[in-house]
Amino acid sequence: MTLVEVENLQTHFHTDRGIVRAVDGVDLAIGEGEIVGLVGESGSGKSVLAESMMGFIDEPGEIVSGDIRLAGDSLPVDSETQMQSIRGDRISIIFQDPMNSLNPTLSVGEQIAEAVRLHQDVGESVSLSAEVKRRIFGAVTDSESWRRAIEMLETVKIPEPSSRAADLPHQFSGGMRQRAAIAMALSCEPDLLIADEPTTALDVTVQAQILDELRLLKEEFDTSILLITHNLALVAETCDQVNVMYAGEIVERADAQELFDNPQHPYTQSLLETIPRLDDPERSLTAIPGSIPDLIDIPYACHFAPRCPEATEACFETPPDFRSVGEDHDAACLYRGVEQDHQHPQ
Ligand SMILES: Nc1ncnc2c1ncn2[C@@H]1O[C@H](COP(=O)(O)OP(=O)(O)OP(=O)(O)O)[C@@H](O)[C@H]1O
Ligand code: NI
Repeated sequence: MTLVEVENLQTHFHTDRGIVRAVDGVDLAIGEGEIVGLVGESGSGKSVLAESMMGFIDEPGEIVSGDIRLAGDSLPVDSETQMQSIRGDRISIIFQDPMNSLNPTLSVGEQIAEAVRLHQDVGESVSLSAEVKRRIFGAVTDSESWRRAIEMLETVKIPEPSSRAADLPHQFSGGMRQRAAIAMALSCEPDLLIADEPTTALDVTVQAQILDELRLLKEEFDTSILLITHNLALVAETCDQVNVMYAGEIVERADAQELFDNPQHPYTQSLLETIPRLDDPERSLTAIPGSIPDLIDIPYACHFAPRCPEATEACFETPPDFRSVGEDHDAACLYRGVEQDHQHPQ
């Protein structure tokens, strides 16, 4: 079953220089209990896509068209009040810097307990901020929500969770802080967790541990995950499906294994060239020549054409539609797959 469907989404920013088409006609599907990767170079629009799904787009940004459906219902992305309740309940996000979600002045346990209270409405939550409540009541360490917070910390493998729960975020290591942010994001038992570069700031060993953790949590909570990263090696190991994004558009999508074994779009092929390989350590790693275009007024059809080793004149003139290039594998390139026949036979 499909949990999330994004259809022809366009999110633009109206700036003094012109319209930045950060997300420009994106389709994306996330199945129930699936980890879906979204990869692409810096500036390709991955975070803006995530922010659109969270209802975080503010002036000068605007969702100008498209539909985002969660379990069949369109998200009310233009109603902040309705999106707020969806965020506390059905969609959560974690960021590269866990301090974007954590409050530096409150103990980790209290923050998670508050998220639990808001979600479950267990009757302990009055409409005061967690910070004010703490000043008035102190940490309610014998409450149901506090017990649940400790359970959540244990789930994300914080050692000695009942004592560490009283720590402030800065007393945690970087990896533990990200675990705490994950615990908080999952405390509302969301249908969808968006992880925007969750491990980029961490060292390699900790990165692997956090990704393992996400996989386990997906099983345990049956949460779908959208994993955003520019590190293709990470999605190979972690994701079921992968979407490759370039300059505001998705250019290729496939099963993770299929994408790595059989990349089709020249952009994906170039991107794969940039990751280190164990079987060929001598290979010199190069970044893709050139750089991602300014997303204002891209005057040519295929956004990758100027950097593409295979581009012809047609690539600059004819917008590439998605074509089937394998089983459940699509790429948007004029020189891949066969053109879809829109005529029905007979
Ligand atoms: N508030 C804003 N105003 C104007 N332009 C914006 C705004 N937010 C994002 N953009 C533009 O949207 C484009 C896409 O940015 P986005 O952050 O989504 O890229 P990304 O793929 O997440 O990159 P990274 O890997 O660096 O996180 C960029 O050109 C960026 O400058
Ligand atoms: Ni980003």
